[in-house]
Amino acid sequence: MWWLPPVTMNWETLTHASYRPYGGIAAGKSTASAHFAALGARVVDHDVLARRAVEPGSAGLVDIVRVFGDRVIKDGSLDRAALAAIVFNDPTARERLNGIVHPSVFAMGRAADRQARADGVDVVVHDIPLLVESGQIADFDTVITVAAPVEVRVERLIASRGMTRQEAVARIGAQASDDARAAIADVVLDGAGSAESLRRQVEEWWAVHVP
Ligand SMILES: CC(C)(COP(=O)(O)OP(=O)(O)OC[C@H]1O[C@@H](n2cnc3c(N)ncnc32)[C@H](O)[C@@H]1O)[C@@H](O)C(=O)NCCC(=O)NCCS
Ligand SMILES: Nc1ncnc2c1ncn2[C@@H]1O[C@H](COP(=O)(O)OP(=O)(O)OP(=O)(O)O)[C@@H](O)[C@H]1O
Repeated sequence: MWWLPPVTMNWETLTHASYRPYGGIAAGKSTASAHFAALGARVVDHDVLARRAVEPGSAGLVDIVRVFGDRVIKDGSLDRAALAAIVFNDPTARERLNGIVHPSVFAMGRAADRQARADGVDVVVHDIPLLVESGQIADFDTVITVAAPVEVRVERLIASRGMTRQEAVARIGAQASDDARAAIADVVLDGAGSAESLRRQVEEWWAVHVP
């Protein structure tokens, strides 16, 4: 089941609304975002921006090597598995990585939003894994969180991303809880069911809130 608390928006704000689906890893954010895109929203995927921030030749990659050393480089590119093994088992290392990557991701996110406005897009959906953690809530008109129990997410990460149970649990442990997310969300979508059920929830929400 899902619920919809009162959303205090009028048409004027809606025509320039940014919605942010937000949820823990493998809760179904990207799946929900794909449904928003099918309805006509511009989706800005912040995982994609984070990859751009550390491409070969980027200042981000230089900073990462300065902090973590050559052990996180393979064939001139970031060895993502090597870096993941470090940062999802060490909160201090993770904070240092976030300090390098997040400022440029935030800047790119804002730029993508401005570009969408310039292109005449009315609804921009920012797909961002970290919201409670990154503290950049104020930029968004509506926060939509996709929730699913930890065990469901662990099984999805094992099945779809080839993670071990330990890796999946560590990554989930690096993120805020569903309760913390729900506390700051305007809308909570249930991501524990089928992709079809999530699509229906997105469409129902859209029909009510986007004329
Ligand atoms: C550590 C890295 C190299 C691991 O790469 P990998 O290909 O395994 O994962 P990917 O980037 O596809 O992220 C998958 C998911 O992991 C989770 N995750 C990623 N980074 C973080 C983080 N710093 N803290 C908590 N969860 C995270 C998110 O749910 C994300 O959707 C990479 O995640 C990274 O550079 N993270 C720092 C940037 C970041 O915070 N990205 C998240 C959104 S801006
Ligand atoms: N309702 C669902 N039922 C079954 N599998 C699902 C469902 N939703 C998502 N999945 C699967 O779980 C995995 C993670 O889903 P998705 O990419 O939407 O999660 P996410 O919240 O965006 O994760 P991330 O934080 O990594 O971006 C994918 O392989 C997807 O196919």
